[in-house]
Amino acid sequence: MIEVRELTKRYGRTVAVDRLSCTVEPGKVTGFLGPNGAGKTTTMNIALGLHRPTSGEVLIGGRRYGDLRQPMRHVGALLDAGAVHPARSAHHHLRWLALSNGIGYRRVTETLEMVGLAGVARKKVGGFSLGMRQRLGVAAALLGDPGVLMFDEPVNGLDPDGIRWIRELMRSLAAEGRTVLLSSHVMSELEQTADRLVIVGRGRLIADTTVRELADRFGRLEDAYVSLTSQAVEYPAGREGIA
Ligand SMILES: Nc1ncnc2c1ncn2[C@@H]1O[C@H](COP(=O)(O)OP(=O)(O)OP(=O)(O)O)[C@@H](O)[C@H]1O
Repeated sequence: MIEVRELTKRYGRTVAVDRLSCTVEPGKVTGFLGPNGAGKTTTMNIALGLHRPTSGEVLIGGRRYGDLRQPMRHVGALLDAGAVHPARSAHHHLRWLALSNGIGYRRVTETLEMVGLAGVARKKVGGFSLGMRQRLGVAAALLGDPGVLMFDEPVNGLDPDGIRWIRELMRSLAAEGRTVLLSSHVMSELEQTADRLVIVGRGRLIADTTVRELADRFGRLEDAYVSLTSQAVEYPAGREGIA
């Protein structure tokens, strides 16, 4: 479970996250949805101990990230799939991560097979396509067999096969009882995958609901999303000076 409690993050005068509270439950895919700049990445970065909150907290399985012993066994994340040394092989990258986190060698082979990279495991990551890098990022997230997974815009740049693969993976991870948080700024990416939706705008909670509830209330989900977030878009269409 992920618990976000009264979370606020300011960068200078920018309020990236504004007293956000929500609970992300196990056994479900929860979509974390909001326009650009809504505070999704910031919230995830704080959950993963990469940024410090101004106030409030995020708990993973009841503990702050900094208090987790062997964090990769509790939480895995795909944030920036490009952040891998290009001269390293996929296998080398994962083995290094495993070693530094007390994870056994067998799990490296296992995760490479799970994400379909076993055949290119010894090739340099520099030659990987975006889809292959995403798969490697997912393998790294799964390495510690964690109960909580966070994926920041995981389908960005993927082809239809890759998109289907990642959707099915999310669903199967949730079916195994894991907590799966999946961020996106596009409703259509989430409507087939997510059970619950946490919708944010300008750092604030706009809705904490289910896909079904939203569909019942608004009909088309995309309409629901546009209507709910219309006040929270940084650069609304038609504003002067913006094409
Ligand atoms: N390191 C930083 N320094 C200053 N401002 C930041 C920093 N990180 C984020 N921000 C600002 O905080 C706000 C929230 O950004 P964040 O990246 O969390 O939003 P997001 O919902 O993930 O958006 P996107 O969908 O575009 O990734 C934005 O206004 C952004 O410009």
